[in-house]
Amino acid sequence: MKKITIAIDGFSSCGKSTMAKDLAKEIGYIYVDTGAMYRSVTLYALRHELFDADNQVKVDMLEKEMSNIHISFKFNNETGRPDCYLNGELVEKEIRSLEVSNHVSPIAAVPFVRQALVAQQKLMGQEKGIVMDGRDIGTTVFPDAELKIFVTADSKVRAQRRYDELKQKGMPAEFDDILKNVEERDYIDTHREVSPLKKADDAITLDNSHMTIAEQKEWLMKQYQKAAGC
Ligand SMILES: Nc1ncnc2c1ncn2[C@@H]1O[C@H](COP(=O)(O)OP(=O)(O)O)[C@@H](O)[C@H]1O
Ligand SMILES: Nc1ccn([C@@H]2O[C@H](COP(=O)(O)OP(=O)(O)O)[C@@H](O)[C@H]2O)c(=O)n1
Repeated sequence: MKKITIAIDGFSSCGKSTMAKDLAKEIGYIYVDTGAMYRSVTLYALRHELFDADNQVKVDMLEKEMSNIHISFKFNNETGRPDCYLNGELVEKEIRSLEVSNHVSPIAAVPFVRQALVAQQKLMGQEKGIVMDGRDIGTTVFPDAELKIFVTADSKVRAQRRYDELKQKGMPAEFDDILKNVEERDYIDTHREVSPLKKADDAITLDNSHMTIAEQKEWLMKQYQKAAGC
């Protein structure tokens, strides 16, 4: 069967990676979580004090450091999804902290950061057979993707999902802080100059506020079957 490219974009914490990862597993495609890449650059920036006292990115210093930041993925047989590594260190847990979430959108708005990560993402998708999720996949990374999905959900529902997830992982979390973070990131992501978050003209919108994980999985599988002609 012909391999296609699947781009899943949308607002923060609405279930993009859950549905992308499940679909990729089921159809034997590679899955790439591009948010993990922006989060890894952010973790590096936090560890190397590349934010000033007002939480502004020290852009000149970050630019000098970019050649020292290497992000890779390795498939984890236990979870059935790829884990993200920063300079060879497994950082899956660290990059999901609220501290990283609170700093990631300004990092993701820096043009040279996007340029470097988008170039890496395009290479990963050269052979097709890939499901990639993020904010600019259908608009910038793979504008010719055969299937583009744009996911959204009510911000309170999204914050609750993220809150439940952090609690379950035993990580500190307050619902109001998460809601604020989700809404702030949505604002920065949709308003930045370089490839802002927006629905591609040919993307299919999914509002999953009232859908279960199983329902959205089934919906996505149907979209894939239509797009791949099977
Ligand atoms: N339809 C859904 N109903 C309830 N929880 C969901 C649903 N979809 C995803 N989740 C949960 O919400 C959280 C955020 O999902 P995730 O896939 O990480 O979102 P995103 O990739 O859009 O940030 C995860 O804990 C996930 O298990
Ligand atoms: N393709 C992408 C992916 C993420 N990002 C940025 O990275 C942040 C974290 O992405 P994510 O997908 O991990 O976020 P969640 O929705 O999982 O919370 C986003 O809020 C964006 O600022 C981006 O700019 N472009």
